[in-house]
Amino acid sequence: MTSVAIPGLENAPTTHARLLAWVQEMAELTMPDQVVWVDGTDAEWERLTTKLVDAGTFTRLEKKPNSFHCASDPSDVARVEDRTFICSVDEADAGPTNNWMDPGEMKAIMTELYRGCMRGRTMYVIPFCMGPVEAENPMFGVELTDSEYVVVSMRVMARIGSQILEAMGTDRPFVPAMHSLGAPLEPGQTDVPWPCSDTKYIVHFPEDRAIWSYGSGYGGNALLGKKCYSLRIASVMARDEGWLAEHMLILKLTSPQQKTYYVAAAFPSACGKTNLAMLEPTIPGWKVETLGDDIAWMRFGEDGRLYALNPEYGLFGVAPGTGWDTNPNAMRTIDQGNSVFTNVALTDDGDIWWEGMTDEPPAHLTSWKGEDWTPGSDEPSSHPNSRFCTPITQCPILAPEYTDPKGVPISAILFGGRRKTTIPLVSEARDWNHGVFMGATLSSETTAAATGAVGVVRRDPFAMLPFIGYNAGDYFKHWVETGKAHDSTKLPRIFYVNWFRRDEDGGFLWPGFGENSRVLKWVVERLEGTAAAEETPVGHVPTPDSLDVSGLGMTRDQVEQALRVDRAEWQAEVPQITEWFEKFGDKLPSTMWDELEILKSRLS
Ligand SMILES: Nc1nc2c(ncn2[C@@H]2O[C@H](COP(=O)(O)OP(=O)(O)OP(=O)(O)O)[C@@H](O)[C@H]2O)c(=O)[nH]1
Ligand SMILES: O=C([O-])CC(=O)C(=O)O
Ligand SMILES: [Mn+2]
Repeated sequence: MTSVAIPGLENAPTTHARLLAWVQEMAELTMPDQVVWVDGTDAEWERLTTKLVDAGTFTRLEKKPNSFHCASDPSDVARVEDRTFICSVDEADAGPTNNWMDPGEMKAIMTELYRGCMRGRTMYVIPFCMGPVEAENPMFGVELTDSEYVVVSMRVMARIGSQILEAMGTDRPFVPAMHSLGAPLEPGQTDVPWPCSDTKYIVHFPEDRAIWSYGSGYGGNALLGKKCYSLRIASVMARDEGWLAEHMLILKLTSPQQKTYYVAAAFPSACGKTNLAMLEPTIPGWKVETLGDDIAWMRFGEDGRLYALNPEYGLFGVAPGTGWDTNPNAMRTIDQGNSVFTNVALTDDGDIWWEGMTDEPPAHLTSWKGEDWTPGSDEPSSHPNSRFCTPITQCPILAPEYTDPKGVPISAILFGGRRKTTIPLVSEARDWNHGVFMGATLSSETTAAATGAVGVVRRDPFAMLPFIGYNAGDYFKHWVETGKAHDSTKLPRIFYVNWFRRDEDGGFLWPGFGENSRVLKWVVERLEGTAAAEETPVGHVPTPDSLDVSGLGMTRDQVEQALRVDRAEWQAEVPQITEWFEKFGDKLPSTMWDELEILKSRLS
């Protein structure tokens, strides 16, 4: 074998044989100018952010310490679901909701794309760990990337660097996560601020537990510890090992009686997880603390309860709509600095702004596209999927349990979506299987978090449609089996919420944000057996009197509209659910058909 002399390949700071062999193989394929082992230090952050400022990728903010504005290429602003693949050996294992290609065929295509793709650039080796490195089985990964933006963002979003590499020892298993922007530089060619490629592939090899990403620098496509590892690959591990990897926030709720409850909630992308996780209750005596805003790994403890852990280290949150009125704790988190803001607007005095941050927009801004912007401009100043990337440890209401590798015992799971009609503000499942049915039939309007049309209602099962790394029918079965295998009295209770129902004039029926604490209160009172509910065809819905709306200024009619279960609307859902379930053929657990029959008979 001929070995090419690429600086940085020699004298690697590890003797991990499998890692060394893989780095060498990928460096020889992609031909970077050098290989750099990421150590995760402040000095390295300083060096990389300075390089990004010099390259015109970052603008250092005057008004926030150690923070940066970044504008992506306008074509590279969101997850690309149509370019995301699950390359299982058997096509049936990818199922009807994923794109599939034969792994050998995909590797052949991507090997040609990767060949020489890092010319003129640096290959960074980022050792990372999802969840605490003190865990019994630390969940290691190593990302190779030619993007400084990715290195800097990964340092915020995951535990990375020398300590992780050290903990990997000489032979600990890790998920190899290969990433390239797909934009090699010829000698003398000047770089652009946001290199990327028109050809994009976000690929998962579930049997190999490996990730190959090409062509995009955007968060969910490029920060491979997040969606690719912690959801798509981890969901496969979870299926095989009897746990759950979910697109869920985790919060701690303390009642006025000082009782504590842990709640997990799955809402699709850009449907309110970050906001609920950091909620400031409007009702007296209640307290919320944050554990996670996007991903929950859940395993059963010896006591038979389901424990949830947030594998991430940062927040990659939707910027627009985040303001002092709606999410003050997110504002306090980013105000401490150490953050990267992508595709938001820049103020004239060196700060960032986006729609919804303040009531009054500044008189002049530089838009995310780098154009002059005034309140009279036709387009928003910030991309609807612009994001803040900020350390979770800066969150002023971070729960101390965040660092506990054991996780926290979950009492309630909420499913939710963005629906203008049909879905009531809150309902409670009759039992676990009914809750699984709620998850499996969850529907939501599409958002700007993924490329494609916005506002189209689609099924987004468990808010995991783009993230289930295997056959979704098998995934539903895994949820059903999970319920069967454990003591039903200790399982979390399941609820379905919708903050986004509209009135006839198109306005939100429910004020949302901090007022969602009223729904959390009802959930807790259901757990404690004190809140009344009406049994409806879709589950237990609060009686108007059992939901605390004191001081809200809503009329009784408005509250009833928010809670209403309309038979005609639900009858219209039935054929959609039937069509959805038929996609899965034999893979759909029969209990899901049973639940649909129950719904139908209760509706008639
Ligand atoms: N009307 C209304 N809007 C909300 C509410 N909660 C969140 N939003 C808005 O919904 C958008 C997305 O909210 P996030 O909390 O960032 O969504 P997320 O689920 O964390 O999204 P991802 O990071 O994409 O997974 C933001 O613009 C919020 O302002 C609510 O209760 N009511
Ligand atoms: O993946 C991303 O880039 C952001 C995110 O949380 C989502 O889309 O659900
Ligand atoms: Mn998400």
